[in-house]
Amino acid sequence: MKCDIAKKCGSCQFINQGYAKSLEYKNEECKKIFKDLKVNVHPVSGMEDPYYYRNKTIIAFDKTYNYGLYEENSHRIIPYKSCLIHDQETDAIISKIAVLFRKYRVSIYDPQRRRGEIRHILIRRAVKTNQTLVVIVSNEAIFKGSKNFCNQLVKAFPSIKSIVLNTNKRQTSIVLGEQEKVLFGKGFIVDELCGMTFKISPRSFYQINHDQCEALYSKALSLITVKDPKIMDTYCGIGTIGLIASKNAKQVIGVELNKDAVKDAKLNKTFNKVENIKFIQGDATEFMVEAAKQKVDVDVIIMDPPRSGSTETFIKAAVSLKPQEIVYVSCDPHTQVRDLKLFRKLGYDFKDVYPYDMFPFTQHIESIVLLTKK
Ligand SMILES: C[S@@+](CC[C@H](N)C(=O)[O-])C[C@H]1O[C@@H](n2cnc3c(N)ncnc32)[C@H](O)[C@@H]1O
Repeated sequence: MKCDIAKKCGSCQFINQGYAKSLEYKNEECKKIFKDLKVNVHPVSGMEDPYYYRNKTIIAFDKTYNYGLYEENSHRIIPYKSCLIHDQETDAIISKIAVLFRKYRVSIYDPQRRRGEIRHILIRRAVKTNQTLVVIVSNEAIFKGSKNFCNQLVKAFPSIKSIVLNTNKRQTSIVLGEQEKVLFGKGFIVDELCGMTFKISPRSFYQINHDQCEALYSKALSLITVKDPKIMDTYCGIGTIGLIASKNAKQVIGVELNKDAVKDAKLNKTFNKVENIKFIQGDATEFMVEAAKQKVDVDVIIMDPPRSGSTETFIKAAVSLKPQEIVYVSCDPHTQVRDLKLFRKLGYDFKDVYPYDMFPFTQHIESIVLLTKK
């Protein structure tokens, strides 16, 4: 399969070179990135079918209702009809939205003149349950004719369980604003992951590759050897890893900065009838410093920070709690290596790196490392 816009779009560097080449590149990269640490770098765990995996897509329209992806690091729209990594239902829905926008002459936002309404469409898919969430990002808090629009869209695509109008008036590259109005459904969708149920709302973090996420979480949790541990799930998002881990744990505390994600995490606790977990909204470093002050008893720390990695203060505080094991899941191995070096200096060792291909055909790599107290 070939992509005609690969060069212009810039998202998937390896889409036209084939999956084997893509994995070969990632294997070589991992060897280079982790070289100094002298660890056993396992082969990148890839997908059997690496296409159409992305469950979250953001697109923009121009005033003639052409739509597309943004060129990397710019606001130039690269038109496309179907993408080889997007979930296929997503692209079919976007094409229908374009037809409806044209039919109803919906006002499109012009970033130069800062006028008009629709800025982006964000689509999230729960692939296991076949549910779709459509988020219309607008410069205005009212979407005229929304009832008609929603009725026609949902009629054409019954997988759509909710449509949300998100208002973003800011001049920023951040896609979503703070204000939301539910136009149809409940404002969220529900997916299944590792046998549990998760609520996904427009602004919460949710891993974009469902099947690889299941493989990644299963591996990460299988590395824990402590029996019936007290776990901290730091940078926990909507609570996915912690809730899955709770089945084999005495107790779990999840910490996450994003307020919406924490709300979802709490609902996910209820959905899944889990008693032994609690979620705290706040900065992971501040949480860990406070836990260190209070000498909180913890056996295992799971950490899954954003690309920027964790902080020196977090790591020092975490080490002072003397957990027997730390499971470090990372979406940027460069910052993971930086953090691992500090952990090693402070008395934690590790032997293996397990890379996962969460983002086939792109240059991104996800990796798991188990650290144990020396
Ligand atoms: C890579 S995601 C992992 C989320 C979750 N573990 C999962 O697998 O879905 C990183 C998460 O860290 C959160 N985050 C970013 N900075 C943070 C901070 N300073 N303190 C706590 N959480 C933070 C983000 O909102 C995001 O949910």
